[in-house]
Amino acid sequence: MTQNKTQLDVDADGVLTFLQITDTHLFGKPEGELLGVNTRDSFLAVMGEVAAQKRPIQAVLATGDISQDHSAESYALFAEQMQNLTEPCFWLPGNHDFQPAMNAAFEQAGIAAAKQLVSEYWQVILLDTQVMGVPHGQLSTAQLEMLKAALDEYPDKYALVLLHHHAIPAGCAWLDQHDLKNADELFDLLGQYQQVKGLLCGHIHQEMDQQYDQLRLLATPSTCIQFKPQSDEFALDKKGPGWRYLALLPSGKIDTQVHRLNGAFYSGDADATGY
Ligand SMILES: Nc1ncnc2c1ncn2[C@@H]1O[C@@H]2COP(=O)(O)O[C@H]2[C@H]1O
Ligand SMILES: [Fe+2]
Repeated sequence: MTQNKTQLDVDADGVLTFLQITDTHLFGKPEGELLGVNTRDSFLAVMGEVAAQKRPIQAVLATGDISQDHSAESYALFAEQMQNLTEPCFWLPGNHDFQPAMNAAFEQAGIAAAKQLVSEYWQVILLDTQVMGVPHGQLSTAQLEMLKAALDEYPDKYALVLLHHHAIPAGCAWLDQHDLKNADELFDLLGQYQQVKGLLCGHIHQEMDQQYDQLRLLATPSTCIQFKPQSDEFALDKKGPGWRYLALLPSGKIDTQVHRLNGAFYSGDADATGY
């Protein structure tokens, strides 16, 4: 049993629908830019498009790297946008996040700290893979124990596990050095629980959708800069900022789509070599 658990209602068809927003890399100052992209502008443009889509959701899932500069103001900006929505937001930290400021800002904004979302047919578990000060990720013993306890608690509910870092290579050598270092421990644990249907992450600033044994491994583009897929050297992609909808069905199936803005406006410095 995790200390932070909340119930979520399904829709009339028994479906649990989420919006995933990730890797916003916000700054405290409105003019903050990451490799030539104003990350506040691109985030607000994504949220504007989400509002226009009027897609019914039960909650927002924010999967890390919300701030680029650790500032309280950057988290307050994110929280403000979440408060404009009627649905709750649940979140986990990325390697760039500063958890004391993140916790304080989200608590002040009334954004829940729950890391175990329980519904009629599914549960969603949010993990912390941050290793302070470095880009790669690691699941602590406590995080693995929390995961195991949540899966033991609801053997009859399907499960989707969320984390910031990718657990299998994305195909970019420069980026795959910053993956989840103990992915094997995670897969060993998940292999004991047939009810787990997938992993969902951010971090790689590109889309991933791969089957790995019984698990569907999903990653979602950033709301700001995009990384060029299958590139061993650091390179930006011209694709636009993105977000993902997920529908968790009573059958255990995951329906999901990535949406993107037109890449022309937020493609960043083509010759950037990193940050
Ligand atoms: N040129 C680079 N080579 C290796 N790592 C990089 C480079 N540029 C950025 N990074 C790191 O790789 C990380 C991947 O995405 P993040 O936004 O987590 O933060 C990034 C940086 O910490
Ligand atoms: Fe990251």
